[in-house]
Amino acid sequence: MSTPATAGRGSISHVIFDMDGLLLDTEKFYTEVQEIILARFNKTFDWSLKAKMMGRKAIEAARIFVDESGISDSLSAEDFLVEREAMLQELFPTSELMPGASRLIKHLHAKNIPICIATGTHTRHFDLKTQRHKELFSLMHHVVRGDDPEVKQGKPAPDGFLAASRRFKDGPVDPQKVLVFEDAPSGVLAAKNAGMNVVMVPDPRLDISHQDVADQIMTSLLDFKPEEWGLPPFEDSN
Ligand SMILES: O=P(O)(O)OC[C@H](O)CO
Ligand SMILES: [Mg+2]
Repeated sequence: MSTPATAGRGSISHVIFDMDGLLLDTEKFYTEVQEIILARFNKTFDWSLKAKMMGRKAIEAARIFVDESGISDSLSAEDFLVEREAMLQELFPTSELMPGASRLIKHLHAKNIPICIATGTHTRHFDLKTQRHKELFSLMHHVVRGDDPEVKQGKPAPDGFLAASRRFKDGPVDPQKVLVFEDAPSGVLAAKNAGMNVVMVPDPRLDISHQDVADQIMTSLLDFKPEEWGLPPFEDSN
């Protein structure tokens, strides 16, 4: 399901993908380990806290986690990252693609639409998450990660998307010709702060208020219709 077309979408020439929760089903790993850690403090991890953390650089999300859950006197943001690391390192290599991710990436690449990734995740975690999907991710023109020197501030700052735009062969690209795919509220804001168009594919557990900013909302990448954005249509009947 998608929202009705809005006026003035124009023609998209370049596409930037978020990664966690959008291309890869990795947000569930963060949720799982954060539930385990909060349970140790007899607290529960809820989706209002999840919404504030997702998409951000690790240390920025960690500060939000310990502050908002009220455990910062017992656990620092830095120690939280250490505690969750062993669990995440076991989980990340099992990362699976989100529905429609492979189909959309392969389609845009086959039609010579320049595509890339701008993720908040840092290089070491990126490598663990993508190790089973190297062939697909090799179709990206480039990848901007959270520890990139040009990403001074994580999402919702526009740094990652602006760096991604600059690195296209003919970049920087006019932001009105760029379409971003995002799952996180912070990522949608980052794309709009970069002046770009954004399709949001939110987890259904996110509060609906987070859907106000995106240009289009859909429940799955399988629902994306490229021609609505001036991109070549799928030729299969799916
Ligand atoms: O959603 P991404 O790809 O920007 O990743 C951000 C964090 O690693 C997970 O929320
Ligand atoms: Mg994401």
